[in-house]
Amino acid sequence: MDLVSIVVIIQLFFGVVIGLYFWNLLRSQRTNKNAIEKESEKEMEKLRAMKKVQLTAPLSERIRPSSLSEVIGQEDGIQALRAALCSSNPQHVIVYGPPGIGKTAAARLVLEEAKRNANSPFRETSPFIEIDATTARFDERGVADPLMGSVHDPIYQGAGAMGQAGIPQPKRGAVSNAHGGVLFIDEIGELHPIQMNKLLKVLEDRKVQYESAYYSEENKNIPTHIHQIFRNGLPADFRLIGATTRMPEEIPPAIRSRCLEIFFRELEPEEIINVATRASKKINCKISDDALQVLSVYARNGREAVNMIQIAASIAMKEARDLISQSDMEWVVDSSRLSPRLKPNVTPKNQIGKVNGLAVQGPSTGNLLEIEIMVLPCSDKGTITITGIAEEETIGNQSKSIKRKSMARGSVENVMTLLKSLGIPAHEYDVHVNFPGGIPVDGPSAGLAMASGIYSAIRKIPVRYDTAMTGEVSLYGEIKPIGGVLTKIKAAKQAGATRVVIPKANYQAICDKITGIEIFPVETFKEALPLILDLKYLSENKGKDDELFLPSSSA
Ligand SMILES: Nc1ncnc2c1ncn2[C@@H]1O[C@H](COP(=O)(O)OP(=O)(O)OP(=O)(O)O)[C@@H](O)[C@H]1O
Repeated sequence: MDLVSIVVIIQLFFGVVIGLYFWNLLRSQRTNKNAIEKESEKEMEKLRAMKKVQLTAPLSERIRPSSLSEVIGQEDGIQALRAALCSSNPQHVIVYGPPGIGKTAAARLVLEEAKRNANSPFRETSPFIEIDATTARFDERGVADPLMGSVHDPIYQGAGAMGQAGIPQPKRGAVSNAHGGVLFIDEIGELHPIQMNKLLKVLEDRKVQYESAYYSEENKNIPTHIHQIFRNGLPADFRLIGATTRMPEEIPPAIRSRCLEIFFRELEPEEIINVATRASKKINCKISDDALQVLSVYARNGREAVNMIQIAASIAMKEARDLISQSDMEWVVDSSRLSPRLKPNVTPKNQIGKVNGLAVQGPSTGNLLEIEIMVLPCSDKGTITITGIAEEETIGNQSKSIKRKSMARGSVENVMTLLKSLGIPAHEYDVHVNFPGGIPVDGPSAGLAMASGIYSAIRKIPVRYDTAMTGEVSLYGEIKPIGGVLTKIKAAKQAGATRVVIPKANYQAICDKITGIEIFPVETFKEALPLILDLKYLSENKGKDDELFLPSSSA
C-alpha cells in the first residue's frame, strides 16, 4: 500500500467518525426536540383543563367599589385625587391614611375616571400597574428588580439563544409596564432607599436606563431593539400614586416635593356601617340592624367591615339563608378573636387634675387623650413623674433614626417653669402626669392640657369635662401652633366634647365647617384658663374669681 492510499484511508476514517458525530448530534437534538414538544403538549393539555375550571368571583371582588362614588367618606380625598389626575396635566400623588379606608380602591378607579376626560393625556389603553413596596425586593447585582426592571446578562441566561450569543437582555419592570398610565406603589414608605433614589431618577428622566458589562455598541450580534434600549433607555413616562400608612415626615422629602399630598381619613362608625350595608347588598345578602350594631363595635375600618360581612354571609349562604343575623356576626367576632374598637370618650364629670388633651396617630387618626395629673406637697425639691407612652421616642425614618428624651417630658418641664414664673408654686409639689389608655403622646401639643391640669391640681379647681384642648405652651405662656388641628377637632367632637380650645395660629375658616362643637382660638395660657376651668365651681366654692387668675404681671 502506498502512502497516498494510507492518507485516503485515514481521511475516510476521520470523515466517517466526524459524519457519525454530527449525525448523532442531529439525532439527539431531534430526540430532545421531540421530548420537549411532548412535554409541552402535556403541559398545554393541563393548562387547557385548568382554564375550563372557573369558580364564581370571590365575594371580596364583588364587594370592591366599582366607581369613585362608592368609596364612602373620602369625598375630600377623592376631590383632591381627581384634581391631581383627571385634568389635562396629571401630577404625581402620595395618598396618606390608616389601613383599609379605601386608598387602593380609589387609586384603582381614578384612572378610569381620568380616561373619560377628552383632554386627559391618558388613553383608553393606559395601564394601571400595581406593586407593593414591601415585596418589590431587588437583587443588588441587578439580576432581578420588579420595580425598575433588570438586565439578564448572558451568564444568567443559561443555554438560551441570546445567552449563547453573549447578548444581554433588558427585562421591563413596573415603571416601564406603567408607561402611559399610572404606577400605583402601595406602602411607598417601605421602599428601600436605593429603590427610592432610582425611582426619583425615573420620575425625572421619564425613562429607565440600563447597564451591563456584556453590552458593547460595536457588537453586531446584538439586535437593534437592544441597542436602542441601552443607548436611549426604556420609556417610563407614567404618573405615580404612592399610598402609605406612614406620616408625611417619615417619607423622604425628595419624593414628597415631587408629589401632591392627599390625605384619606379614618372612617367614622356610621360610615363603616354604610360600607358594610353596601357590601351585603352587592352580594345579595340582607343584614339585620343588630348584626350591623355588633359589626360597628368591632370593625376598625372599611376592610375589616367587608371581611366580617364576607365571613358572615358565607355562613348564612351555607345554611341557605339570605339574612346575616346578630348571632352570625357574633360568631365572626368570636372566631376571629376580634377585640372591640374602644375610642376614649369624655367622662361626664368636672374633675380636679383630669384634662382632655388631643392626639393624632398616623397621618389622620385623631383621639381624645385623657390626662390625669396628681400633685403631692413635698418638703424637698419637687419631682416630675410621667407615665404612659411618653418616656422616650424615636424620630427619623427607617434609614436614620435617633432616640431622644420624650417631648412630653420636655413639655412638662417647660410648663413647670412657666407656672413658677407666674407665681404658682409648682416646684413645691411632686407632680405625676399620667397618660392612660395606651395612646402615644405626640410632640409638645399636649402642653396646654398639661399646664391646665397641673394648675387645676395645685389650685384644686375642677376642669370642664366638655372641653378638649390642644396647643404647645411656650415658657412665656404663649400658645403655639400644632399639627393636625382639624383631625383633633373632629376627634374631640366624636369623643363627646362640645368645646375645644386651639392655638389662634391654627384657626382657619374651614374649622367652622365642623358643626356641633364650639371652637375657642387662644393666644395665651391666661386667655385659655377661664375657658378650661370650672368657673361655676370656683364662684360657688371659693367666692371670688380672682383666685383663678394669674398675677397681673403674668402672660
Ligand atoms: N371608604 C370605603 N368605601 C367603600 N369601601 C371601602 C372603603 N374603605 C375600604 N373599603 C373596602 O375595603 C377594601 C380594602 O380597601 P383598600 O384596599 O382600598 O384600603 P387601603 O386604604 O388601600 O388599605 P391598605 O393601606 O391596607 O392597602 C376595599 O376593596 C373595599 O371593599
